[in-house]
Amino acid sequence: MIPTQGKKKWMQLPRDVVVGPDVIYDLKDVCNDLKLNEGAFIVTGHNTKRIAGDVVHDILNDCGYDPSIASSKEASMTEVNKIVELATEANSRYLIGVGSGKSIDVAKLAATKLDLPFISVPTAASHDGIVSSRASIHDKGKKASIEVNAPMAVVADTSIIAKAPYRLLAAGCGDIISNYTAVLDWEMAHRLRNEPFSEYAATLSRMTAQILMDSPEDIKPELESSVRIVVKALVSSGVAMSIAGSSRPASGSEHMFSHALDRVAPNSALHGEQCGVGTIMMMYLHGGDWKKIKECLEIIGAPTTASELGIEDRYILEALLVAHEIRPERYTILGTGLTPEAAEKVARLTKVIS
Ligand SMILES: NC(=O)C1=CN([C@@H]2O[C@H](COP(=O)(O)OP(=O)(O)OC[C@H]3O[C@@H](n4cnc5c(N)ncnc54)[C@H](OP(=O)(O)O)[C@@H]3O)[C@@H](O)[C@H]2O)C=CC1
Ligand SMILES: O=C(CO)COP(=O)(O)O
Ligand SMILES: [Zn+2]
Repeated sequence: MIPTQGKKKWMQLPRDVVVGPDVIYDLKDVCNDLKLNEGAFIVTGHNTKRIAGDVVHDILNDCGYDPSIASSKEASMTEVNKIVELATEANSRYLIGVGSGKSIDVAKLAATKLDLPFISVPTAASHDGIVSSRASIHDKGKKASIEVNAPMAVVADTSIIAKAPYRLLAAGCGDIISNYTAVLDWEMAHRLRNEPFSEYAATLSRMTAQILMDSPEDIKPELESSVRIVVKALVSSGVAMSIAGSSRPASGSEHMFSHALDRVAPNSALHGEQCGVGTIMMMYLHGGDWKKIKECLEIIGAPTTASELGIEDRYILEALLVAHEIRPERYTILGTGLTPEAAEKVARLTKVIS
């Protein structure tokens, strides 16, 4: 059993959020603040191990905390169970996820299963899972968004994140901008289906997207100040999800489109990139200013078309047709599904396909 059950109405937020250049070296102070010392288990990725995983290992080793480290290659239940086993064998007392979305999600769910504290150390600002109380994990051919314990702390070193490929930062912007349509969908479900709605979570989520939309030209490659803007936005988006107790404020029809693309396209793009393109099309369906969304993503340098995503047009259409089936309980502008004609119209009119 996952120990979040019975905590449905709890708002879990991180205690320490540390953002700035070289803050990875503050990790030992964060551990001390949380009364965590020996028994760290670090979950990292294959690329991110040498970028930050080994650094975290050495910092804790120098403190005499005797940390363990393992790399995970995908966000799957098999990987989660492997980490649970290894951390149990190592008598670990807390887990640290160091890397991208996948490593953080694997560590987050493993920590929840073990009922151990979790610290998030992102190496890229590519998604708002760096702080959320959710983990997106593949199991039996499907991806599920699972409720987990929120990180006890987030340590986001902007010097490391600024050196990550710019594509990852632009993807993070797509994940933030998608809050617009997620909130529109949520409001609609509240009106049409009487779904519980949190004004605070929705307002925080919308405002986070608005700040980015107001000055997309502030987001530039290799600029520490750009990274700081995006990381803070990702943190507040994650907090909105924690306030809501679901991913509703940050995941609507545009995320269902992205999850559908992950299923149908042989080579999917980054999560945030797909969500950004989904937002353009879902905003069109909502009758909103989709051109502004597209323009903002273009200024940032995030993909706005199928070819920029590296995905063939036919998979965009296929994903649009099945997106409503991804999460039937989550009512969105996609309703009970688009007709093939409507799917083609939205994709062509918004110039996502040519
Ligand atoms: N839990 C939640 O609330 C949320 C979860 N998600 C999930 O997160 C995942 C997407 O995460 P995302 O980070 O976009 O993509 P990935 O986890 O697929 O990571 C993309 C790649 O970036 C690499 N990378 C990360 N940091 C650096 C760096 N500093 N320098 C060089 N390479 C780097 C990773 O290396 P490596 O191989 O080492 O990992 C990986 O190969 C999806 O599974 C999505 O569903 C998304 C939003 C919210
Ligand atoms: O990606 C997310 C928010 O940005 C999490 O949403 P899901 O619940 O759709 O996995
Ligand atoms: Zn997302």
